[in-house]
Amino acid sequence: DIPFIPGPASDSFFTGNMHTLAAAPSDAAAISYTKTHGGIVKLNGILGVSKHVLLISDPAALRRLFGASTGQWDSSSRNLASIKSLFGPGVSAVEGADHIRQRKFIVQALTPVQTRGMIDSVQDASQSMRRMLNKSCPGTKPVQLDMLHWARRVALDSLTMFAFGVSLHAMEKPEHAHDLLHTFDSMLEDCMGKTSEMQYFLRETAVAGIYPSLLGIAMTDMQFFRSTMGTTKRLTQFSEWVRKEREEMGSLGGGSDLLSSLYKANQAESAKSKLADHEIRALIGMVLFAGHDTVSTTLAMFLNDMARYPTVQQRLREEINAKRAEIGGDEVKFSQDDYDSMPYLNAVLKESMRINPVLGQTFRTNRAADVLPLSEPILCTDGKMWSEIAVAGGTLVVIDIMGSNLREDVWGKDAREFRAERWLDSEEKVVPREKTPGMVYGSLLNFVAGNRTCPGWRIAILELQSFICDIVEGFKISAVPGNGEIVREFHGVSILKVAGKPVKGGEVPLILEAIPGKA
Ligand code: HEM
Repeated sequence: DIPFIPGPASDSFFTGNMHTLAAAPSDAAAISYTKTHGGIVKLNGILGVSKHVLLISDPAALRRLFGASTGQWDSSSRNLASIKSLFGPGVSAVEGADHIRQRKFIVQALTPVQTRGMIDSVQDASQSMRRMLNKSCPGTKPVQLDMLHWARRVALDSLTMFAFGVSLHAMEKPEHAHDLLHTFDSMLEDCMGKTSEMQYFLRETAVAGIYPSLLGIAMTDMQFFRSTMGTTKRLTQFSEWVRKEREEMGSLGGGSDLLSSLYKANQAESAKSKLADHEIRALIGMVLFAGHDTVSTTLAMFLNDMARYPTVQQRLREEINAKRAEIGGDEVKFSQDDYDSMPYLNAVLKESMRINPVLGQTFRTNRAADVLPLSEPILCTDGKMWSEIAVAGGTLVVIDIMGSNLREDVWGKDAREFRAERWLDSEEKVVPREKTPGMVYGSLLNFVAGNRTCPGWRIAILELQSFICDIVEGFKISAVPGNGEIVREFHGVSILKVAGKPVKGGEVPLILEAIPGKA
């Protein structure tokens, strides 16, 4: 039973260990709890919301949790409520039959075949970024740039094209996309994660419905209230703009983008399964959120890793140059198969994502009591060894993505080190299947698993492959001398900041130098 599971002492009467977990940079608290107590840790919850919370990275427990029948374990009610207040009833905000129905449309629109059809949109955005970076780095003069800012722009252009078939031109004309680019920065910071302990406590109790939520939040935290309202308004405007643009273009339903596929599939559905207009609007906002900062943060963190490990960067550049020569030079575009057949590119990408997951943790609750098996027995505080744990219905679980990606029994003694070579063997050899809870990409938990597995993982990897090839082929990347390391702050999605010099919205300053004849 949960009371006997080992875990840290409470840090606070009001927030137990939960504020520490949310506020510590780069998942430091979760890493330390897991290191001390193992793959299943009992945390103290928030007063009046949940007494105990489980932090889980044990592969057997996660396998059960992700593999359980649909609806047994699902997103926590806190997650569902806060996402709904921002985006409306889109796929991530609904559960049960509504979730299955909405998710089916997104999954159908992002199959391997559909994703391959989106490559032109991705590469156009990527090429445009390369041209703009080139303008910013004249000659071979090293220039300091905020690569998080550039990553956000390229991810926004790519996403709006492959998902909605409209271009925002955030790359060439950032002022056009200014509003959207800033919506998420402020929304993430003001509505999710890091804040003072008391505000965090009031927010969490309000979202849990302990007092009327928006009214309660408005009374305690004006910034949260304004930002939530502002985000919802801008996303609604964006969804309406997309629909109008596409209707004017006369192409809604006729393109290779996600919205067209979704629209076509919806027309063929029975009245009972169809998506209603307000659901499509919520889905547009949801996809915009889910597919933008996740990709840009992963890219910026990857580029930071390239600056930290110059020999890795150089070896990667040599592989890209060799592939370029093989396909016939600069005029030819890489295909999806070209990207997939660069072993070092994919090894470095997986290693960077393993060490720096953009979501270090996410939340689940069980709708009914369950028993979680453990991969190895643990000594509980009742003095007994237990190899499975009974979990009462309604228990809040923190899925420890970071902990899972760093487990020594899965990844080896050097699990905390950046070592891309580990991926150069076959994946099955690197991480035996039976040691993982059924992930979709490289045995990593970054896209989670089970009924809420990220449906956008294939297109996200294609985008990252394309953006990385364009930047690393054209520019040498190095760290800014004297700058602190980059830390991840948890705001639902991570925001990247320079340690000791945090700026709102985050930044990843790096030095870029154009490679003659390549940029
Ligand atoms: C590196 C990039 C990405 C990462 C790391 C990532 C990660 C995730 C994770 C962890 C979840 C599950 C969250 C949870 O249940 O707690 C998720 C859900 C989702 N993602 Fe992604 N994602 C990425 C890119 C994308 C892209 C490009 C798209 C859109 C094309 C997308 C669309 C979605 C949607 C719609 C959901 C909700 C699924 C559901 O609730 O059933 N994601 N993503």
